[in-house]
Amino acid sequence: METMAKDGAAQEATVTPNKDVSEDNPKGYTVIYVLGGPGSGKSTQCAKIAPYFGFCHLSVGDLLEAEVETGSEYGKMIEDCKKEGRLVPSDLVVKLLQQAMQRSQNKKFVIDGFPRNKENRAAAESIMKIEPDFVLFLDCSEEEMKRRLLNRNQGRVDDNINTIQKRLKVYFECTLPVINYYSAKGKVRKIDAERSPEEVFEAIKDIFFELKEKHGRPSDARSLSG
Ligand SMILES: Nc1ncnc2c1ncn2[C@@H]1O[C@H](COP(=O)(O)OP(=O)(O)O)[C@@H](O)[C@H]1O
Ligand SMILES: O=c1ccn([C@@H]2O[C@H](COP(=O)(O)OP(=O)(O)O)[C@@H](O)[C@H]2O)c(=O)[nH]1
Repeated sequence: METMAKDGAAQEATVTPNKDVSEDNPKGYTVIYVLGGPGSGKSTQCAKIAPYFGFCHLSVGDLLEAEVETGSEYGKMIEDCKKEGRLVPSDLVVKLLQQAMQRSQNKKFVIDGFPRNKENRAAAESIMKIEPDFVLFLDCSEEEMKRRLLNRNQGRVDDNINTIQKRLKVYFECTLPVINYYSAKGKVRKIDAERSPEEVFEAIKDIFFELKEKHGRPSDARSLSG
């Protein structure tokens, strides 16, 4: 099991500057949601994005796993949801995310695998007051996602064909509408995720460089020029 919050040891040349604090965004957070079906490569790409751009990688799947390991009262319910490919109730997921964000020294978050349904999204907006800067959508075919999950070999209880089918159903029925919601707001950056991890990351880098320009400091020549 990887650690749940992976703070990027940012490289000087690529780190994205912090946002200024404002009324809409009192904590000055930068938030990127990374969405896509199970096995589309969310964790693989977030593990590359975080150190390269100086973001904290928060995986809701990992936060839930860590909650189980603490022996918490929610442990059995979380494990049952995972085995059956169902989603954990939003209030718990949001609580875990909020705690992880508060504990982080970082203000820039790449949130992996959340929000997965309308209820998650509404809770993020109303409880956490989070609006993502953009949503990175890793677009991958069903056949390829199944193939990857069946070869993942991490001993996960949910990487069997039965549970994979259920997770895919949740993805198509509940998560795709969330992606469409953000798409209508012009916030989705779609990436062809069916290429090699390196090629996918190259495409993602271009999108993050755009964000870096947007948040560039006034002394940054590129932001001054437009
Ligand atoms: N671009 C890719 N090409 C081939 N295999 C990949 C690619 N990205 C991820 N994988 C592999 O597919 C599996 C699922 O990737 P992962 O990042 O865990 O997906 P997710 O977090 O979206 O469920 C892993 O075994 C990973 O090594
Ligand atoms: O916002 C979330 C994210 C994850 N999960 C649960 O955690 C499991 C594993 O999620 P993860 O992101 O690790 O894996 P993926 O299905 O994307 O491969 C899911 O099937 C859900 O049961 C959830 O309920 N809400």
